[in-house]
Amino acid sequence: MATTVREVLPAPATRSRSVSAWTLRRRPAMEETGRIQSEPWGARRTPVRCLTAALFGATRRIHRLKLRSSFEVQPIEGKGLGVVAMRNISQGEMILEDQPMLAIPCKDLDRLTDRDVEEMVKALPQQKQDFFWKLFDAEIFGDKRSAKSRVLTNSYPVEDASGHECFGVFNSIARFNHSCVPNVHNSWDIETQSETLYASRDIFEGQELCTSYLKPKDLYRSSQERRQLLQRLKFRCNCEACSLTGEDAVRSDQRRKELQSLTRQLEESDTTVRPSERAALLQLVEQAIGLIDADFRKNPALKCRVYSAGFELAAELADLEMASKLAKAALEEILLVEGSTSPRTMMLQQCVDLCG
Ligand SMILES: C[S@@+](CC[C@H](N)C(=O)[O-])C[C@H]1O[C@@H](n2cnc3c(N)ncnc32)[C@H](O)[C@@H]1O
Repeated sequence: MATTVREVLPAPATRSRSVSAWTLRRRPAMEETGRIQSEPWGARRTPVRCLTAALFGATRRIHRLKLRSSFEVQPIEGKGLGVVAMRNISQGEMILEDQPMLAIPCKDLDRLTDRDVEEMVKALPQQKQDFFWKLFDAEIFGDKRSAKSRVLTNSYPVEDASGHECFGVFNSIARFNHSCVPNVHNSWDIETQSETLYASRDIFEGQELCTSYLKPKDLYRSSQERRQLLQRLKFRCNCEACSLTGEDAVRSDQRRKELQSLTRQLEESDTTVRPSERAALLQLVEQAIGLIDADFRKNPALKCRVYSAGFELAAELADLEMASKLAKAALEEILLVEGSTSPRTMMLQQCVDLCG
């Protein structure tokens, strides 16, 4: 039976609406325009606004200059090409910000032929076409290379400006390999229509930079279950967690199973085991954070999820003090890996402000 797109890559939670455009409506990147971007919402530019925009543009340029020297694409044993740190990178440093060269609505890829996708690629500027055809192809639909398979091999979930979920193909980001203990966090900003990558822990010169191709809840599965999920992308993961053996492998699986159960208790409103009082909630949150520190080496995005779920529960328990503490903790973590302007950061900032 032919593999369908949905079977291959789990699409993000569905919010289907009709689709009119294949490529994202997006602001031109600064490298393309060679000048500071104007404010997308077209606000009137007072002198203060002009100065802010100029400073914003200048800091982004400096950021980009610094980013250029932080990594390099190199061959990695057993993984094809990959991305390697060229200097020490601190936790919370932005590694990359990029806009997709192609974004194909998830719900449409199944019915598109290879020829359709090839036509979409042909519509890109020549340089981007060349990038696309140089990307790795995992031959997801059998033993042949194809444009669709290339999209699935390399894409990250993004949303176009109208909120349609798409497979986003990025030139630079496509070279990052997967790890079940990722040291890089990627996130999509619908406002700026760009993907940002931040270091989720300190990374040393020479180490490989890896994102996670799995959803957070799937990272909490056992190594065997993760292997099955990744097999759909036609590779056997040889990351540090999947390469563990003996007692270490058993312990890692146990920790992830426990995390799975704890996050269910925190996140699923219909479970009967949801903590119903402050002490139980606190214990659950602390346990989950300890396990993340142990098995994911302090992954801030996963910790933010735990604190956020705890915040929601504290609000349900009408415990304002606890809600405030947990919202602050969630904000602190997400600031590290998504910066101050991501939608999630801004939402959490509002929660913190609300709690006072
Ligand atoms: C998006 S590409 C990543 C870049 C790719 N290695 C290249 O050469 O361009 C995804 C492919 O990289 C390889 N890969 C990524 N993560 C891996 C891992 N943890 N273990 C083994 N292979 C991996 C697999 O072949 C996978 O299909």
